[in-house]
Amino acid sequence: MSAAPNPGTPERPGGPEPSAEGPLVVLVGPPGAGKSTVGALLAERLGVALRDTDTDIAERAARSVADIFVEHGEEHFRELEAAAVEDAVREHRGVLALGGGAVLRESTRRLLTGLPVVFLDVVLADAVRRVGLDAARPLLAVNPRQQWRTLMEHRRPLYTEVARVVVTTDGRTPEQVADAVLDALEPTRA
Ligand SMILES: Nc1ncnc2c1ncn2[C@@H]1O[C@H](COP(=O)(O)OP(=O)(O)OP(=O)(O)O)[C@@H](O)[C@H]1O
Ligand SMILES: O=C(O)C1=C[C@@H](O)[C@@H](O)[C@H](O)C1
Ligand SMILES: [Mg+2]
Repeated sequence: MSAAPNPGTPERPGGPEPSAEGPLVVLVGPPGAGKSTVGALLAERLGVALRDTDTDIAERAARSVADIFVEHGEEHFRELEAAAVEDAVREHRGVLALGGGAVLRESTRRLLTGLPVVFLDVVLADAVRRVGLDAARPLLAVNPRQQWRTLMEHRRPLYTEVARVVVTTDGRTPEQVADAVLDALEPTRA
């Protein structure tokens, strides 16, 4: 099984909520999991728009995510990110891809409770192959393998905590991952 209901998902009283409010799908996971790529495919399949909080932040700040990190530091970026996620969850009814570190904020994790959140999981080798030495990912700019491993040790429990389902992306094309996401969410839809 490559996709499984997440036993760690907090139960809402009365079970999962129908998605009349809030995004249809929220994608979380580490850099290289494919949130932006798979998010675009899911949006196409569902006939809805894709919103990506990294894009929202860059547009609002009129500079790239990497430049925000360099000019103002990670903490400032996390503030902008928390606000961007809050706005997107409130306003967006399509597919929502979050930045890799959005789950670090406790307030953001709380906001995601009860939403159809999918953790796109990936092993180190595939993630590093996908993101390489990409300068657009400031946290992976130096020693990406070690950085990614350390990030994931810290974040895996957080991704798991917020996720309704976990979908493995290793050895799958983005199209196959999109299929797996839809299959995994189907039984959880009210
Ligand atoms: N299942 C997959 N198989 C092979 N390559 C993939 C897969 N998913 C994504 N990729 C490739 O990996 C790279 C990273 O994907 P993407 O930007 O979607 O990741 P992300 O999760 O949004 O990362 P970030 O957290 O940095 O925004 C892209 O070049 C994309 O084409
Ligand atoms: O994993 C992370 O902390 C990040 C992932 C990207 O989506 C961007 O939000 C930024 O590069 C930070
Ligand atoms: Mg992305």
